[in-house]
Parts: sequence; C-alpha cells; structure tokens
Amino acid sequence: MAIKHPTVAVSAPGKVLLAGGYLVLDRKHTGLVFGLSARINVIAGEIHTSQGVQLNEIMVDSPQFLDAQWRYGYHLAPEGGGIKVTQLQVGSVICKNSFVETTLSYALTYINRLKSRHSDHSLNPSRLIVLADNDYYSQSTPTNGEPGRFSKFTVPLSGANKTGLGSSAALVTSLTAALLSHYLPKNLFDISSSSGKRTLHNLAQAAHCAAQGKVGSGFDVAAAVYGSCLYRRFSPDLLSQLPEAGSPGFSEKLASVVDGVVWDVEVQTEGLSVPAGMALRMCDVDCGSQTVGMVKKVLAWRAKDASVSGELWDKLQTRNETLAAALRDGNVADVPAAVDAVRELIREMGKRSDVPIEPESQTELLDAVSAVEGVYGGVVPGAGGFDALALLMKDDEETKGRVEERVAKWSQEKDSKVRLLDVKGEMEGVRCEDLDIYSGWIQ
Ligand SMILES: Nc1ncnc2c1ncn2[C@@H]1O[C@H](COP(=O)(O)OP(=O)(O)OP(=O)(O)O)[C@@H](O)[C@H]1O
Ligand SMILES: C[C@@](O)(CCOP(=O)(O)O)CC(=O)O
Repeated sequence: MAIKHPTVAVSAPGKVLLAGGYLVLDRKHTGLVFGLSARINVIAGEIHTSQGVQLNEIMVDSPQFLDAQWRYGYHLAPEGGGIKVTQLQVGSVICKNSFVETTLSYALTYINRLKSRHSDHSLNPSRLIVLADNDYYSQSTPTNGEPGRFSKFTVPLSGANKTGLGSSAALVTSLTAALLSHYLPKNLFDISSSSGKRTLHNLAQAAHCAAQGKVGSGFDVAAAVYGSCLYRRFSPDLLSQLPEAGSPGFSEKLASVVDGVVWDVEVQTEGLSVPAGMALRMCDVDCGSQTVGMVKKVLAWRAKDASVSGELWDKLQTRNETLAAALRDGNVADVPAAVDAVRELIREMGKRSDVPIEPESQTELLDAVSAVEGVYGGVVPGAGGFDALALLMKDDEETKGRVEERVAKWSQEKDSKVRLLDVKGEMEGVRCEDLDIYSGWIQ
C-alpha cells in the first residue's frame, strides 16, 4: 500500500552580506551575513490521481507569475545515477527553471537512497507550490490588484526585476527542505534538529552550486538555512568530485558528500546580531546600470598584486570583525565609525582593482542617507555595485519616514529610483510554517 505523505510547508529567508564581500570567497576570511524577513515558501503535498492511473510526476508551481508551472517525469537512472527528472512539455512552449530542476534531481536522489535503505521504495507523485515575499522583486514589476503578502504579478518570472535578496538560494533551500520533510519520516529528517539542518545545508549547497554552474562562497545558502551568522566558507574541493546528476555513481557520491564527509564550513549564529532598537534594512537602487564580471576582476587583481591586496584584505577583515563585535555587543555608539572604517577600505579595494564596488554615486547616496537622523550608517552589500544599499538604522516609524523622504528627494534630483524596502534583517533561518498562511493559494 502506498504510504501517505503529509502536506508540509517550509520557508527560508533571503540574505544580505553586510561586510566581507570578496573576502568571504577565501577561507582565510569571514563574512557578516544577515538573513532577511523576505522568505521563499514552499508547500509540498501529494498529487491525487484517479484510481488505476499510475504516473510519476512532480509538479512545481509558482502561482504569483504567468506561465510559471514546471512539470517533470522521474525515473531511476541506471548504474546508480539516482533519480533523473525530465521536464514535460505543457502547452506549446517549454520554459526551463534550472534551479528547480537541479534541486529536484539532487533532493529526490538523496531521498530515494535513504528510503530504499529503509525498505521503502515509494516515491509518490507530488506537487510543490512556491510563494515568494514581495520584496524579492522590484515595485516596477506590474501586479494584479492590491498586493497582499504574496503579490500576483502580470509577468512571467523572467520578466520580474529582482532586488538581489538571494531568491535562488532561498528557493533551493526551501524546496529541498519541503521535499525532505514531505517524503521522509521525522526520524530520518527533522528540520528543527541540528543534524537535519546540516543535511539540508550540505544538500542545498551542492544543488545550488550545480544549478548556478559555479562554486561561490555559499553564504546565501548558509543564510537560508541558519539565518544571520558569521560565515566561513567550505573548501570548494568538497564538491569537485560530484559527477553530473543522473550519471553513473551519482547517488552514492551525493550521499557521501552530504553525510559521509565532514564539511569545514563555519557558521556562528551567535557571532552576529543587531542591537535592540536597531534594524538592518535594504534599499533597492534602480538606475539601469549593470556591472558584469566584478568577481573575476577583483580576484584577478588579488592574484596579480598579491602583497598589497593581501595586506588590504587582512586590514579589512579586522575592520569587519570590529563592526561585527560592535553590533553583537550592542555598542551602538561605535557603529557609525566602524561602518565608515569598512567603507574606506572597500573604496580602496574598488580603486585598486578598478571595479565599481562602492561607486561614486553610491558614496554620495550613502553619505546622504547616513546623515538622516536615526541612521547609523550603510554599505554597498555583497559584491557592491550600483543596485542596492544595506542600512543600519533605528527601528522606528519616524526614522523609516525620514529615510523614505530622503531617498524620494534623491530619486527626484538624480533621476534614479531609490526605494526603502519593507524587508529587515532577521535572525531565524529555515522553518516549518502553518498551512493557514497560504489560504487562497493552495487548493
Ligand atoms: N518565485 C520563484 N519561483 C520559482 N523559481 C524562482 C523563484 N524565484 C527565483 N527563482 C529561481 O531563481 C533564479 C534567480 O536566481 P539568481 O541567482 O539569478 O537571483 P538571486 O538569487 O535572487 O540573485 P542574487 O544572487 O543577486 O541575490 C530564477 O531564474 C529561478 O530559477
Ligand atoms: C562577491 C561575493 O563575495 C559576494 C556576492 O554577494 P551578492 O550576490 O552581491 O549579494 C561572492 C560570493 O561570496 O559568492
């Protein structure tokens, strides 16, 4: 008899790298990573088929967007290749979602291996629904009617302008967590336990790297699993022996990477927080400019000018740690100077590598917003560039109002669109959710 799998919902937060961009790519250094209140939610349930109908299908829906349904058939690949998923054509066009597809192959392969070791070979069809908080996409993206927590957009996912909050990492993490929670009994996977989080982290990192076609530092997946933390990356070699999903031996190698080896990643959730009464908030800057290849260029400079760049990175690491300590220890008065000290070296790194990490327009904007009463300072987060700011400010409506006014004035004067998002820094990582939150979205 087929086992009934429960309908479950999980959510994982977005991220911001407040300090440690580029440095965090090197295990020698750490990053100040914050989880965000904007979450990607995934609800997993069974597909009920008519009696006698046998189908192996997984359906993933992102009902906030047009044409955002991805359907896959699945089968056991030969020679230990694990579960191979193949996208099914719905209608006349086939629209791919590599993050969804790769996550399904990775998670289902892992689940199937664990289940068969416990003499349970059922991998029933399932349906997954993805719901993303509104701040992941720019307001310029048209919506249908009054936006609730989950807006309905009038465009496909590819037409929505992202705000850079790490949607792919939060998606891969919550999709993996939803699949594990749906298919596995609690004694084999429990999202609230530390071993459950470790399994989820390792599996989601592997799937995310495969889907994006490169091994980054992984701070975004760590934020999605663990929330805010001081982060030291894993050695990239850990993932280098993994063959392509579906190829011979994939299943065993994946299990060994997830459970068989000790990861050298360090995630200190006690290492980072914001003082009571302070909030970390984000601004979306929509000025139409784009910078590609920033990481490549900074790393090329790091290698070429090793002694100068090494000294600069060490100094910046110390300043980042000073900022983390001021925040963690609640030394509010020390925060503005600590932020400025970090920014000074970020600008130097930008100048020396010839990369617009904190370009002049962002320097001006940061200085203008930092002068607003109640703002302790701000940075260009992550890789930097033109499109976002992270601000540390008083967590009250008056300060929020003043910042909104300042950025509105800036937008008018400079002909660029700057907007304070609703999202805030949050400590908690992945979690189970009550199904009630999603009424209207799940039938
Ligand atoms: N709501 C969603 N439903 C389904 N897939 C999604 C959703 N949101 C994001 N994705 C997947 O994540 C991809 C976007 O990932 P990408 O790494 O480009 O952006 P990001 O993670 O938001 O950006 P950044 O790393 O700059 O923060 C989409 O192409 C899609 O595959
Ligand atoms: C430049 C880098 O250190 C940070 C990129 O951060 P973001 O995607 O700009 O938030 C790259 C990485 O850590 O993978």
